[in-house]
Amino acid sequence: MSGRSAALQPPSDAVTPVRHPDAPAPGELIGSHYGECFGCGDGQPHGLHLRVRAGEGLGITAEFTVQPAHQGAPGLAHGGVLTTALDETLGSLNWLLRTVAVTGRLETDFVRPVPVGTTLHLAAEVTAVAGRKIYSTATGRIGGPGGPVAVRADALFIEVKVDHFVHHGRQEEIRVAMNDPDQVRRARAFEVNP
Ligand SMILES: CCCCCCCC/C=C\CCCCCCCC(=O)SCCNC(=O)CCNC(=O)[C@H](O)C(C)(C)COP(=O)(O)OP(=O)(O)OC[C@H]1O[C@@H](n2cnc3c(N)ncnc32)[C@H](O)[C@@H]1OP(=O)(O)O
Repeated sequence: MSGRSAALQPPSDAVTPVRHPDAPAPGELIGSHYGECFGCGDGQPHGLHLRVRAGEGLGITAEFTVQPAHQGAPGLAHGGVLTTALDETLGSLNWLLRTVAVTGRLETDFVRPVPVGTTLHLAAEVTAVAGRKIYSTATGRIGGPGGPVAVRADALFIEVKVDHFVHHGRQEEIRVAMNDPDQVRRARAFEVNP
């Protein structure tokens, strides 16, 4: 049983977006957007350490190996952790559009259990854009990039200004992020090149 709710069906005025001319090249590894990010940061010992690569067109691929810290049932990945891997992969699609966006809605189908030690091969693509709404879809396969689907998701991301993070984030982390020259450069790049 699977399917998308009406909120994840692009409206009739949605368009197929174009890859931004300054998007990372196909095959290029897309670095972490924030060192403390649970999905992609190196600073989180039990994080997913997801490695994301730009694909062709509006696609992206990623890998994540399930660690003992990610268990729900004995020896199996927690469903919420798998959803996090899908969320992070889908969030990385923003780099292809050069927009800043946050997850508004995320619907996951859990198709097969994923044992600890398994590498999840993720693939995601943007399917449509309507104003600030970005529609996307992702799969996670086991046994290789062409293996059986274990999880899949559809999502709606909403474009926001960088102010979103500055306004809502806890001040101490914002301050540290502001003092990271690379983060500031990145934030500025988003502001002048939305
Ligand atoms: C110095 C610091 C520098 C920092 C630099 C940072 C760069 C970072 C780069 C990249 C970061 C990416 C991080 C990746 C991590 C993975 C992704 C995540 O997990 S993100 C976290 C989880 N998500 C949230 O925390 C969102 C919480 N929600 C909100 O903040 C708001 O609800 C928000 C922004 C999503 C929408 O609020 P509104 O007031 O701006 O807009 P409204 O009018 O409500 O919605 C706009 C349209 O979207 C639809 N919409 C909104 N939410 C929807 C929903 N849940 N379902 C369906 N439609 C929804 C609405 O119906 C509306 O549609 P109509 O224009 O009227 O057609």
